[in-house]
Amino acid sequence: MTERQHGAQSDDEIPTRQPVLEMNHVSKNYHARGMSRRLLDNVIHASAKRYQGQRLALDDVSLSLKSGECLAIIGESGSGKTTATRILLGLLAPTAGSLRYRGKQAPMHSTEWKRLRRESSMIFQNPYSSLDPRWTVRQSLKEAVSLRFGRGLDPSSVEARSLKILDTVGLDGRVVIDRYPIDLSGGQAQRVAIARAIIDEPEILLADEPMSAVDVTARVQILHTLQEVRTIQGASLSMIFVSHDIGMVQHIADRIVVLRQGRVLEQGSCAELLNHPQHPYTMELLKAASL
Ligand SMILES: Nc1ncnc2c1ncn2[C@@H]1O[C@H](COP(=O)(O)OP(=O)(O)OP(=O)(O)O)[C@@H](O)[C@H]1O
Repeated sequence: MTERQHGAQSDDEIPTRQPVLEMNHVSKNYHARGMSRRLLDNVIHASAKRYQGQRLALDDVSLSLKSGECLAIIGESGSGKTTATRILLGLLAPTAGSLRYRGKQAPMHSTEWKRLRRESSMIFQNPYSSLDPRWTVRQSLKEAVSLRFGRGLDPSSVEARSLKILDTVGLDGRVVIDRYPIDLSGGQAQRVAIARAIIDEPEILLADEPMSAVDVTARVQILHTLQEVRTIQGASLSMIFVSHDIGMVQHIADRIVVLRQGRVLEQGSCAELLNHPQHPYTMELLKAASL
């Protein structure tokens, strides 16, 4: 596990990078709507994590994504990974705490928040739910290009861009470009979803359990695809990789944050966490690792 993984960067390099996205003392209670401020404060500051039977999905979480790095967020089901990532990309408002993008506060609907929304893309667990079943691969990619660069682009340059991006994710464009999602294997569909997510050159790419809905062979292909995307885009792309599997993330992450029951148990460079885990829960995750 000490061997450096393809795609990951050196421990010396990452600490000097600027944070591009930060979450400071964030808590999230899904049932907070309608509570009085006093009751809400009781929830946020309670040492016990339950209030009237409700659990805080996130409890005072602080973490940052540095420019050009891949940050993995790992934890078991229900640990708060999806909640954390939805808040990080501005899709969900925190109950308490704040989000900063490129050094500026980014509350929902602010200028910085709009910039974050524009400059970030997501890949989800199930590629078939992120691709419109009525559209061919060509239409899906064209739509993504149009959203970013407007509809006035020359069709031949959209086509050339689509074929190039399909090549980047390891697909032969001439074979798949006229197919509908139903005509693609799970691994191919996920690679098309990755192509769609990166074709508009996002600054931040969030991959939420991108391998969990595909078979083992396709998992390896998707991992290689994401490593390749990182290599090609270099420091211009910062990535958040969500997984319950520390074995998988070691092949792509520079740093790892371990979440459990809505709290950060430990975080550090990939090498530190894999070789010197401090928390018994991280040790358990390592024992259960798949790769
Ligand atoms: N919309 C919601 N309303 C109420 N509770 C929610 C909602 N979404 C998540 N939760 C709760 O918040 C906690 C954290 O959920 P979250 O989905 O963030 O965890 P996760 O680590 O992503 O889990 P999984 O790996 O299963 O997707 C869980 O207890 C979950 O039941």
